[in-house]
Amino acid sequence: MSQDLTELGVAAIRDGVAKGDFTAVEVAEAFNANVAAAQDALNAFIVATPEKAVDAAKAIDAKRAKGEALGKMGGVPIGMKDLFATQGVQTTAASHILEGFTPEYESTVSQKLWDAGAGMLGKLNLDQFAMGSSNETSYFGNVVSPWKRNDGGNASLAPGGSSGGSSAAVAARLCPAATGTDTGGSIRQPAAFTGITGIKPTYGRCSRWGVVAFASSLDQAGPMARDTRDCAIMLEAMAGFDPKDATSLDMPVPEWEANLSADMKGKRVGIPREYRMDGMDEDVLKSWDDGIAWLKEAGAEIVDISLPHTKYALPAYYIIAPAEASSNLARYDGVRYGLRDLPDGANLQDMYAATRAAGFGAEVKRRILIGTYVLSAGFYDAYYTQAQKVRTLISIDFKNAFESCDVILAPTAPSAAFGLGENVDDPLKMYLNDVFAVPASLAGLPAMSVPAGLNREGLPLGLQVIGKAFDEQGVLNAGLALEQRAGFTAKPDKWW
Ligand SMILES: NC(=O)C[C@H](N)C(=O)O
Repeated sequence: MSQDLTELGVAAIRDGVAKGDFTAVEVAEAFNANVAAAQDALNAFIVATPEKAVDAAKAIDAKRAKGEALGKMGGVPIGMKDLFATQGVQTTAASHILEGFTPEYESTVSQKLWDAGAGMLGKLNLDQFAMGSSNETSYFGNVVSPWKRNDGGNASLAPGGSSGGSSAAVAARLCPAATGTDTGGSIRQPAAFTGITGIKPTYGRCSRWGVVAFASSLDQAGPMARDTRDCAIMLEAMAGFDPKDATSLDMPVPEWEANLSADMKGKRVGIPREYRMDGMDEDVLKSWDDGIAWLKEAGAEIVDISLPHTKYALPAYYIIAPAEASSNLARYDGVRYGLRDLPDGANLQDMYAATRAAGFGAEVKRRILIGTYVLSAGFYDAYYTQAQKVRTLISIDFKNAFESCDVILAPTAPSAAFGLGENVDDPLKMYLNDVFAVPASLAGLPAMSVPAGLNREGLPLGLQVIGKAFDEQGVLNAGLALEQRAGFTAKPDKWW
């Protein structure tokens, strides 16, 4: 066969399978081969499930033969972040404490994707319990970005995080799309680092049922794919009300794909002046200016806006997220899941302590300690209550800003991908990477990262579009307008 099927995205595969240009099994086999060939070098998957991808594809081909509808994702094999519970397939959250845990149930989002005709290529690596911005906190080893700097060196770069397996796998053509989750940037920042597209929908759009919980008031699933259209298709398949998640939005899922439009006439794009920070990376600034020019060209009016509490977003996030994590992660006690460390002569308390000491990585322990501290009597008001008040102020900032604009344009991250090992020993530096991502998370707003171009080192930079609650369409449309003008076609040179 002359065509390399792994160069195709979601829409092209779905349409090609439906038309009979190729079979779903051919597609699954082509991606399975790429997954296997890249595993040693990139470490993007924790577990590959090639037989699952082929089985799902066979079912699609059989449906086609009978003339039945194939579904929104019919014939599209995807990667599943290993934070989604998958029935009968190990689900670890990239932690030692969940190693060997095989769920009896399927997460709502993954089930919806299988129901829409997708198949599973495997479970993707991530930062442990989704805590990190580089995928270096995984118990199963870091993911290596498929990208290299153009300086002739061979430095290994971070794929971003926490959805670093997802971003690397999509960029390296190991899957046409993958699921991600975003608590404070975990879809957008890795998408920006690897030249792909990812959207975090409005909080509540995608069910959190069966997604390993990190910070429940912030966690939100979303698609990571090659382009805006592919994200729109996949998000339609993932989203929808779920009575099993008390925070699920009881709203119909819009037809985002059918309503895509890159025409920005009559739309106002807000540029938050507080995001123009001192000492900002020049290439990041330039790509932001390019984005402004592109949206203007697409017909938008550009307006200056203010989000005055921006500088408090990061400290508030790093109080609220650890506080919720300390509570959510209390359930890993050596009794109910995965690992159990039972030293000789130990009592129950010793077993809890030994299991948790052995099972959690350093970053997870750091967050549990911070979270427990900020929730403890005497500190609760000073930290947790204060952070919640800041969160409200940030939501009000956005509400006010959206009186004068329809969407907001900003960089996704303050830099391009950094080197593996560069930030891992400096948690504050690592946390600073989320500076542009966390405000939308705290406010529960839809936000997307679109590849904008390459910096001087030949590495991708992302532009972020933030929208009003429930207005994923506005976000996707602005994303499409940017994408059409950015014309980003770069992909990593294959070295693996
Ligand atoms: N989970 C996320 O959204 C990533 C963020 N960098 C964090 O470590 O919390």
